[in-house]
Amino acid sequence: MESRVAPPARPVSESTVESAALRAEDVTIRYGDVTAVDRLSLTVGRGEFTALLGPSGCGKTTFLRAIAGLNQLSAGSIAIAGRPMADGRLHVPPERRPLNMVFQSYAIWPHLSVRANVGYGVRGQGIRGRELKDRVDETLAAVGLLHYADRYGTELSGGQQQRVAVARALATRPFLMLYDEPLSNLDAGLREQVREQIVDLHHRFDTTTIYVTHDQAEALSMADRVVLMNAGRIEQESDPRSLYHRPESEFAARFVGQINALPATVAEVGEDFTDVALLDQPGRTLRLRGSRRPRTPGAAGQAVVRPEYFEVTTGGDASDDTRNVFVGEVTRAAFIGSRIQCVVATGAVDLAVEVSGVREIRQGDRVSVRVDPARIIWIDEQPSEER
Ligand SMILES: Nc1ncnc2c1ncn2[C@@H]1O[C@H](COP(=O)(O)OP(=O)(O)OP(=O)(O)O)[C@@H](O)[C@H]1O
Repeated sequence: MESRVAPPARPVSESTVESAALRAEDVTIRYGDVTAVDRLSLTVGRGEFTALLGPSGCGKTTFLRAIAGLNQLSAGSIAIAGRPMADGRLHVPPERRPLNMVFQSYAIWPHLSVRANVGYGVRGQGIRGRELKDRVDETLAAVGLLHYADRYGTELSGGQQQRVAVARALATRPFLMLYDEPLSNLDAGLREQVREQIVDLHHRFDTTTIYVTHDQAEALSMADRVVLMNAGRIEQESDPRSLYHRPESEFAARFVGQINALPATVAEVGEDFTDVALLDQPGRTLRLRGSRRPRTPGAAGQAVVRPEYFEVTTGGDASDDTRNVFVGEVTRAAFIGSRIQCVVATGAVDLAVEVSGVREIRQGDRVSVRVDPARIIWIDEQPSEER
């Protein structure tokens, strides 16, 4: 990063009473028979970094493009900074919305210099001369490309081109920044670098950001809030930690991170605990604690345990095999540097277990794995017609 510069004035009047940056209500978008976005409602607060996360085809790009004005709504409404942008009758065109967008393809103009690329939209705002130069310099400095100002698009690497695309979008100081999988074409190292830069720019220019990705690490590491989408609807809307540690559905648990899902029924509800009986291991119960434990005897669901929730001790014989402790053999131990990803065969179930890479755990070891009752995630069985 180059020299730090003061953030500019906010582009949208502070006197606007509406506190939400974006308010989408019951948005539906259909393509023929396909309902890409299905009665989706979302409010994004000013200054928030929101990630729209979900599998391919879940409708995140379609929704983002509707916010930008590039897609028409079939039903519902969208307002930005309290101003209606789209509803049954209204459709404000993209160029009249207080936003800018960065796409997966860098889409910078190769025949123009970096400076001309970044200044393009600013000129469109009628800004010229010293102010234009200062704005472009300030934005290029923010993405660390000031000394590339006179190069042409073709003379830049992929990562640099994408940073120019980000600078070009930010140079107009949009109220709302939209990103559609902007890092997909970059290699892993660069992805991480540009990821950090985008978060930094979000704070520096005090924008509101909506960021589409199918990459959970990107969403969890960048966003204040993650909106997980599934089949055109919102599956869960949470801060990253809650989404990961407190998923509310099996879909959410599986999409974000790895899980062991153990089908069970509620056997006993105590004062501060619930015991559930595992269906695949007759006679074995798991104890759960915490506010989200189930409280209806007989209820069916899944006891979900993330691989790194297990505490692993080497050795262990059958007598250790008590409630919340499984004894088994390590049948796979994949050392990936910082972690070791193991499979522990416990007889009835194979558990995915992850330990720190400094541990001396190898294939063939006998281990006992224990899970803290407060860590176990309970997910009620969802009737299939619910969705
Ligand atoms: N222009 C279009 N015409 C017809 N169907 C479309 C069109 N654009 C998207 N769809 C369909 O709408 C659904 C949602 O697509 P969308 O691109 O929004 O998903 P996505 O979550 O962004 O996926 P990806 O990460 O693969 O881009 C999909 O079933 C897709 O096939």
